[in-house]
Amino acid sequence: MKPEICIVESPQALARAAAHEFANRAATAVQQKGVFSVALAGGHTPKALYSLLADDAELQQKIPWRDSHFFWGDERSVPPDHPDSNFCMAQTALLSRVPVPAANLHRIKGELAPQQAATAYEQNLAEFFHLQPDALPRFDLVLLGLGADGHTASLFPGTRALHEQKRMAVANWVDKLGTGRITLTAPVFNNAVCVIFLVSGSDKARARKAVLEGRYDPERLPAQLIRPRAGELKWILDAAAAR
Ligand SMILES: O=C(O)[C@H](O)[C@@H](O)[C@H](O)[C@H](O)COP(=O)(O)O
Repeated sequence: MKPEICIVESPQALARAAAHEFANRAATAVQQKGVFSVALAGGHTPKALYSLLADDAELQQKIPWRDSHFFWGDERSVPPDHPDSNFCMAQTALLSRVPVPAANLHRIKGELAPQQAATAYEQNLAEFFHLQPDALPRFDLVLLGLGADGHTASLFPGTRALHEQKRMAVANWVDKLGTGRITLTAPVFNNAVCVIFLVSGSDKARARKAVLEGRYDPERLPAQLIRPRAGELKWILDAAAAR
């Protein structure tokens, strides 16, 4: 399925467009099945969305917080109160400012050894989604950012996690950063109802163009792995990233 590309003028307009998508999908999922599940991304661009959701009273009214369950697409190998933590970022920007029950926050336990954190997260996913062995969770919404090197979540170029086809979450050593990460795998992202990339800034224009228009080379451009089998794929870009 070809991705839907939405180009807006500015990072602020990107956050607003993403916030409306988020609110509509959350409300629809809860109306249809009583629950909404979302995997959050780290990074500045997703953070602008979270801050807007926390600041905009009208949007907040639309979102059924009590029936919304928050997961993360990836996490750094740090405790939840560490400034590098994706959980900490979302908690500070949004989740501590809206009436979402603590039990609905399914963080990756970055304080554990990466492999342990990945296994614990898989257990959480299996419980929440009532998964049979070898089944995959189907998120209502996955938010993803794009790195200037073509990475997404913690699926970095040339790393082992790119080839994972069975596990839901894995530890992933990232040589270029000299650090371990924990990440959901491509099969999980590709099992989602809807995946939305949020990409802003001129520093992302090259990677965006290579991922969307270049030769298929996921080892070098991991974001190309993300093609939902039975779901929507949407890219929301600001003008700078779309250039
Ligand atoms: O853990 C992370 O860092 C994110 O999951 C990562 O994949 C991020 O989404 C991109 O690097 C884009 O980040 P920016 O929007 O800050 O450029």
